[in-house]
Amino acid sequence: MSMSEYDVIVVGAGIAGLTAARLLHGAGWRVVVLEARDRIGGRVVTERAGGRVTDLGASWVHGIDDAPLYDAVRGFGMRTVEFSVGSYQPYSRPTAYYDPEGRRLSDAEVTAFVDDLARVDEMLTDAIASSVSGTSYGQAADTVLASLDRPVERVERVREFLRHRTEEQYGVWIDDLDAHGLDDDETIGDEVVFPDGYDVLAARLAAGLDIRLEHVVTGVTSDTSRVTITVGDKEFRASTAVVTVPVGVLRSGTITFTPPLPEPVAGALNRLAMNNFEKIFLRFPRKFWDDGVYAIRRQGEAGVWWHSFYDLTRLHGEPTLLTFAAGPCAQAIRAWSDDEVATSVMASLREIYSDAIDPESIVVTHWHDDPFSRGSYAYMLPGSTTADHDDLATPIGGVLQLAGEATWTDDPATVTAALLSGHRAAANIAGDIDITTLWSR
Ligand SMILES: Cc1cc2nc3c(=O)[nH]c(=O)nc-3n(C[C@H](O)[C@H](O)[C@H](O)COP(=O)(O)OP(=O)(O)OC[C@H]3O[C@@H](n4cnc5c(N)ncnc54)[C@H](O)[C@@H]3O)c2cc1C
Repeated sequence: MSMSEYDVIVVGAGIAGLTAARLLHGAGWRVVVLEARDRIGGRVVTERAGGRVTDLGASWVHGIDDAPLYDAVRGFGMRTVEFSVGSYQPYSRPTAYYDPEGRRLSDAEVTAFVDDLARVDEMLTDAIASSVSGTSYGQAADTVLASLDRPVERVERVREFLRHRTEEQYGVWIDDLDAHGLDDDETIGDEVVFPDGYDVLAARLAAGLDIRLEHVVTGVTSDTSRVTITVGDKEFRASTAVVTVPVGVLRSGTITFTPPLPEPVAGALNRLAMNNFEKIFLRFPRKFWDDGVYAIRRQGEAGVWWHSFYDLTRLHGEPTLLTFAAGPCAQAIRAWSDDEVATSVMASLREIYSDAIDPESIVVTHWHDDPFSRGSYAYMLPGSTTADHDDLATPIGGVLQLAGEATWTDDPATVTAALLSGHRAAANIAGDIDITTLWSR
């Protein structure tokens, strides 16, 4: 067995791992990053087949006032395009709403709908704050909707919207998410996407680091003074380690921790789970949908699966729609071919656009079947608390800590959370460490 010694071992070359490694490397520590895949970036990955730029994982910065992520984006000189619908907010967005019969809502109808939602969101905030542990978001929503003084049809439209928002934000059926699971979904400022690909961020963070690709970690052994990480027949030793693999990998048991993860880390891990959330990109020879809108949303039964379409044409000038398969829909289509997915999506689109033409290409992601993510991001099972996120990052024995999107309470499931958790891990090791050195040195 070969053995190498470092100051710090970082497991995982996603945004959390790269951030921690870059900050520590910049502060003079000997750092190695062990990454299972043959690429860096983790859930930030861009496909460039045929010269087309397609972000298969994260797309959005959810608010440009969201420092430090947007500061990093600007610091690294990344080009952005404004696209303010990633967080599924109904307010003030150029969105075309279609009713259950496929008729576009009038401006007055949209205003009434958005007002209903605003009222329900207010009521939900209070209902969730006073809910007992174990209440699901669906149960809290049902309670509020039962007391909403509106005609049945309008109540149903709001119910659908809450279900769809839960799916698009957390990739999970509304009854499977804890009532607090959407506590932090507000965006701050405009949202942006990346015409040159989000993976530029990972590449910039990785510059100059010692990263070992195709190093699948299977064991993490720690005592009070050092950590040993096992990769096949190799051992890597260090005085401290940061493990940034997704919750899905931690829960799968494919990495053996010796001794086992203690409380409160283990308990928090049991109350979080990986979601089902896949992206579907459809490229067309020409546009057949509404001009001047960012999103198209479908109400009623026909929109149970394919309820939201995002017009990405403004990114590259090529007519492109993005839709999501989330929660039960994502589970159901796992075994489908791309053609079957395209047929199902187009059947729904044709109920609003009878002249819709077939796409010339389709890209469908498969995050749930990826052994190094096992889903797209973590969500809170009923009974969890928001503190479970931070608890997951509780330092273990002074030599080991977890980081990654799921370990950050304020805005989990995002690139921001990954970045900030990487910074916290580095600061736990090196003391006060200025996050702006990520892009300024
Ligand atoms: C489809 C999708 C859409 C999303 N949309 C957005 C969005 O628009 N905006 C946003 O802010 N966020 C979005 N996210 C979430 C965002 O991508 C993640 O929160 C963030 O990238 C997670 O970074 P991380 O470093 O915590 O984890 P990861 O990126 O998963 O990094 C962990 C790394 O660990 C590696 N690893 C796993 N197992 C092992 C092992 N055994 N040994 C060694 N290495 C291992 C993995 O390969 C990976 O590289 C989206 C995610 C997905 C999947």
